[in-house]
Amino acid sequence: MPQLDVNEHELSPSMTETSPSPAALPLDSQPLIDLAANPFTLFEAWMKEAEKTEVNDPNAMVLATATRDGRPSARIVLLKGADHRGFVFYTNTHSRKGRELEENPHVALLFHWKSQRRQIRIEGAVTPVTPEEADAYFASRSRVSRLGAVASDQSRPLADRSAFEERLKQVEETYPQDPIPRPANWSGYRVNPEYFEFWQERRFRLHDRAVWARNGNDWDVTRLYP
Ligand SMILES: Cc1cc2nc3c(=O)[nH]c(=O)nc-3n(C[C@H](O)[C@H](O)[C@H](O)COP(=O)(O)O)c2cc1C
Ligand SMILES: Cc1ncc(COP(=O)(O)O)c(C=O)c1O
Repeated sequence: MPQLDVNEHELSPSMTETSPSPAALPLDSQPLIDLAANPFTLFEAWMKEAEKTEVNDPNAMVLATATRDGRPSARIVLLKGADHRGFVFYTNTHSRKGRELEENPHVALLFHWKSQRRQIRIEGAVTPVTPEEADAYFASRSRVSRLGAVASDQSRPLADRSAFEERLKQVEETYPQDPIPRPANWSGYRVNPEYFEFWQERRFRLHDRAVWARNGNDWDVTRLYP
C-alpha cells in the first residue's frame, strides 16, 4: 500500500501551528502496520521494542473492568505472561477489580508506550489461571512482596498505616522462613483477546490504526481512520 507523503509545506498554516514539537517528529519513518501479521506476534515485537526504550515497567497496562451494570473502573497492573492463550496479570481477587471481575469478566487492556508513540488496545474476557500457575508466580516474587500480599486486604479501608505495618510484622513472624503459602485470594487472571488494536503515531495526527477482531477461529483485520 503506498504511503501518504505528508509534506509540511503543502499544509495550511492553521494545520502546522498545532503540529507537534520537532522532538516529536521522527514519526513517518515507521512502516504502516502489517495487516498480514499475527496479532500475538506483533504484540510481542512491539513489547520487545518498548522494553528497550521505556524508562520503567514496559509491561504496565491499564486494566479496565466494569460492574455488572456497566460502571467502569481502571487501574494499572503488570503483564506477567503473554502467549497465544492470552495476557496474564496477578492481583488480590477480593480487591475492587477482583470483585468486578466476579460480576463481569469482560475487560479492556491498554498499553501506552510514550517512548514508542504507540498504544495497543486489547479486549476480552478473563478466566482464572490455574492454582499451579499462581503458585509458581507467587513463589517467584520477592519475600517482602509475598508477605505484603498476605498482609494486605487490597482495596479495603485502612484506618491507619501503622495497622498495616503491624500486620506485616505479624505475617513475618508467622513465616520466619520460606515458603510462604500463597493466599487463597491472591491469584492471576488470563485475558483471552477478542479484539486487538495497534496504534502508531504519525505526523499531524494522521495516525495508523489496525484492528484484529476475532471471528471464530480466525481474525477479521481492518485499518481504521485515525
Ligand atoms: C506500575 C504499576 C503496576 C501495578 N501492578 C499491579 C499488579 O500487577 N497487580 C495489582 O494488584 N496491582 C498493581 N498495581 C496497583 C493497582 O494499580 C491498584 O492500585 C490496585 O491493584 C488496587 O486496584 P483496585 O482497587 O481497582 O482493585 C500497580 C500499580 C502501578 C502504578
Ligand atoms: C500491589 C501489587 N501487586 C502486584 C504487582 C505486580 O508486580 P510484582 O509481582 O512484580 O510485584 C504490583 C506491581 O506494582 C503491585 O503494586
